[in-house]
Amino acid sequence: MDAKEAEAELQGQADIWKYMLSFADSMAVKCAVELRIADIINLHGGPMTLSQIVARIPNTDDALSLNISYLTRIMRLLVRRKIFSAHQTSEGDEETLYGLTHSSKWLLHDSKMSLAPMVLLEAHPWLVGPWHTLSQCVKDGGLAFEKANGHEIWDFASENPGFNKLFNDGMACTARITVNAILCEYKDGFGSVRSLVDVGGGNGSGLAEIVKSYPHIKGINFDLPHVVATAPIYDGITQVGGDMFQAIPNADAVFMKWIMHDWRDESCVKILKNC
Ligand SMILES: C[S@@+](CC[C@H](N)C(=O)[O-])C[C@H]1O[C@@H](n2cnc3c(N)ncnc32)[C@H](O)[C@@H]1O
Repeated sequence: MDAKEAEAELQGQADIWKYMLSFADSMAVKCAVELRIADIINLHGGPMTLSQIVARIPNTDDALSLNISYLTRIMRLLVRRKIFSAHQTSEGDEETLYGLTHSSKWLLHDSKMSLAPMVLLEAHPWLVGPWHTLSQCVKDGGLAFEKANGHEIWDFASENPGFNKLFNDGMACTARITVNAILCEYKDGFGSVRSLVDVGGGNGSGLAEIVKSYPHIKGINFDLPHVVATAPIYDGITQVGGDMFQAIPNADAVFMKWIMHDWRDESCVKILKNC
């Protein structure tokens, strides 16, 4: 084997190590969200030492009992991934100050533009479990979510309030981000629409952003009954529960985001016929 070939092979091995352990990145980000590390630093108003952070971790009876050395190792990984920054307190000082970066700002719980709920959703065993069934899906077909959790995803959500909330909160935070990006760039369409139905609109957070920018629009958020039953009240929006395969409320225009990818083409045609 020549040197070039040997180097390529070594790189191949390094890549497999990277992919084998890349789940650790998601789990470390999930840990930071659960411990509210970004919120703690943000509230403090600037970089903090780990002992200062630990003292402010919520729902902890005894901060001294927390395992700082464990958290140090998790923060080392997150700094490496540029989720947090690390600076020395002063020359020769051993203590590290941890600060926010452009990434950790997306992990703030108390921010309108946050991905924290989506991190908690995607890293939850209910959603990680289906990925473990990929090879089984290739062999037998079927739905990965059902294989892992025993029920098809929307039935599971209707029977499990914890999953319903986790899922709807995750969707709501991303809908807010995406719809705001659409509103920044798409200037012509909404002005002439008097009523708009968001089909499979989740809890209505995306439509709420549209109606806030175009208050003349009468918004109808349409989703399954168990979703709208727990949806917040938004100004200018009527929450309607139903099944888009049966009927969709009338409106001047239909908005659909993150819907079609969940069904086969034949099912999507049925939805479109109801629009
Ligand atoms: C991937 S989520 C997208 C949510 C939202 N549009 C967004 O982008 O954040 C799919 C949505 O479709 C809804 N849904 C699933 N089956 C439905 C049906 N038969 N009728 C109406 N809504 C449905 C789910 O409850 C869920 O809120």
